[in-house]
Amino acid sequence: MGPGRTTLVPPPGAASPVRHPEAPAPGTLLGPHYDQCFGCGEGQPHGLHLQARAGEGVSITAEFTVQPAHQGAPGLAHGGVLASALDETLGSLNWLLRVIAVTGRLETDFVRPVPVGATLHLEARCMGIDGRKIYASAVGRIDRPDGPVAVRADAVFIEVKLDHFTRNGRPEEIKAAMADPDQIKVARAFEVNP
Ligand SMILES: CCCCCCCCCCCCCC(=O)SCCNC(=O)CCNC(=O)[C@H](O)C(C)(C)COP(=O)(O)OP(=O)(O)OC[C@H]1O[C@@H](n2cnc3c(N)ncnc32)[C@H](O)[C@@H]1OP(=O)(O)O
Repeated sequence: MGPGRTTLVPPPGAASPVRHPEAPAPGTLLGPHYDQCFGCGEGQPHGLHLQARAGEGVSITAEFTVQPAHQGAPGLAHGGVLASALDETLGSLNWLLRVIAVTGRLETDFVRPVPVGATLHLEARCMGIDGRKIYASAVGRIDRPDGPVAVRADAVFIEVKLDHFTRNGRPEEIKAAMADPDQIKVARAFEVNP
């Protein structure tokens, strides 16, 4: 770890994550948080269309099938796409904690190549919380929930307020997202208070 880098392991004294009392029941499909999200949005033809479900405690399971548009090497998933799938799965933990947080650091191990047509079965878990820092880890396995491990990641997400998006995002997309008739999606994207 170089100077100024945050460790990816919760420090001693970090709090255990607490599942929000109104978090969706384990097994519930979460659905996209934003139609245009590259990770989960239905409006992105070449997106991952990743489908995430609430797990037990503060954990998520997710699936994504590698499409021809996701290739790096011929017939194989691009590493950045696999990192996106991990990022999206990890980011979905926020909905179980009911916080808004963005990825600060994401460290990925690429263990096995993932062919086009394979389905990546992902699992993410929150490991601890220290102030605004949310520590989480994820793993992705090929074709089965207990299939061979292809990717792993450790990450720190940083809790932010809604103004992170309104100050930094483009107004047209923010307005459109807020006007989404699917109020659950709007709540997932914009809920600030637990
Ligand atoms: C519009 C629709 C809304 C959608 C909502 C749903 C979103 C879902 C999206 C899903 C998509 C999937 C998800 C995505 O892809 S999210 C997209 C990718 N991520 C980003 O774009 C984030 C860009 N970075 C920033 O905006 C700022 O740097 C942030 C907000 C992260 C921190 O800037 P801020 O000024 O606020 O921070 P601070 O200086 O007060 O520090 C606070 C604490 O945090 C620690 N720290 C800081 N930075 C880092 C770091 N990089 N690594 C590790 N630790 C870091 C720092 O040491 C300090 O700790 P301590 O000293 O307290 O111990």
